[in-house]
Amino acid sequence: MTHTTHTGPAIVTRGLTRHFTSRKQTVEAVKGLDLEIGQGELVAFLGPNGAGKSTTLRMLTTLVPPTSGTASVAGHDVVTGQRHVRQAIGFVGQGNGAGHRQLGRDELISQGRAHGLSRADARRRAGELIEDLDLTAVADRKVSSLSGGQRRRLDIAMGLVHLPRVLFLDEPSTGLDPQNRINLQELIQRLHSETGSTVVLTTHYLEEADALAGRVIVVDHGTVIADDSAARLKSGLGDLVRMEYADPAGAARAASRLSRVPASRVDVTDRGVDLRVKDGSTLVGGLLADLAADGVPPTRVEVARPTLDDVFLDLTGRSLRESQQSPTPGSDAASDQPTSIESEVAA
Ligand SMILES: Nc1ncnc2c1ncn2[C@@H]1O[C@H](COP(=O)(O)OP(=O)(O)OP(=O)(O)O)[C@@H](O)[C@H]1O
Repeated sequence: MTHTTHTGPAIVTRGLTRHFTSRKQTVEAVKGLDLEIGQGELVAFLGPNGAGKSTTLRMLTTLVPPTSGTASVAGHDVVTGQRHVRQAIGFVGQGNGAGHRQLGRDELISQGRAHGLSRADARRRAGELIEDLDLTAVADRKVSSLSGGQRRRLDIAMGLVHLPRVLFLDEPSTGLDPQNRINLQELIQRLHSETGSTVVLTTHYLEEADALAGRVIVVDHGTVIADDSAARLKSGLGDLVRMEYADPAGAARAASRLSRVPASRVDVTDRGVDLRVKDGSTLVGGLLADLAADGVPPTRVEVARPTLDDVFLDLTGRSLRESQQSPTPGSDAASDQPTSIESEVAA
């Protein structure tokens, strides 16, 4: 499939805003978003429920018009160049896109044809995606007979069939079992590296954003509150060194001593002292020696590397994990627990 060459950023928004009014109440879903996403970037939007992620994607994919501000995708304005934007993008929304009475494979082929693929290319591409998304056993059944997870995978295939230059995925993993979630991540990575497509996804899975995205944009109350690589967001926050004390007086003395550690944050807690500092796992040996020399060694120490959830908690005072419970029991959100280095300290 050929596309008109466009050399600027894949996505540009300026003061992008969307309000919704119902029953005389106005919700400011997206407030003045200024974004620039380069061609070939893989970007994850994170944020709690109602943060404005889907509304942003719906404006960028021309499904809802902005209330004010502008946005362009693949060089085309989302309002004045709607048709061109639609030709350049793939979109997998939260609802089901495939028709009910068609066979899954036919839906895919029709979608490819609608995007200008030849019949042979559409057939070949449909076959590849059916295999990649583990749909071989069900692709020749009516869409209405598929399970929720199978339909979700078919919808994802629909968004990918024409190898879009800019791919938008709104919570693509929701409703998939862990194996299919991994398959999907591999597919997104492959599409991204083989075709150089720009990929923008929203996700409730922190580990998915961490593993896939080169750039993480954290959104809350319709505005961007952080925008960087996951690694830099986490390292900027620093490690958590948690020191336990049986006696509050000891904790207070330790906190006073630790407050001298440069570029750190010290909090006295019920159990002792929390120190947030860059490279805490390297510093902890020296800190313990200092505290022992001052006569206030902790009873126990734990060093936890920061997670994206810690970053979110630090930025907003709320936990992403609490506000966005994983819908699938036993999801790999559990594997996103902090890496802890624990040691019992001799009293
Ligand atoms: N059609 C609509 N009419 C009225 N309010 C809307 C409409 N669409 C979205 N909103 C409101 O706009 C705000 C942002 O919603 P949006 O769906 O963009 O959030 P989100 O970050 O995608 O949330 P989630 O993680 O739950 O999908 C919410 O307060 C939502 O209730």
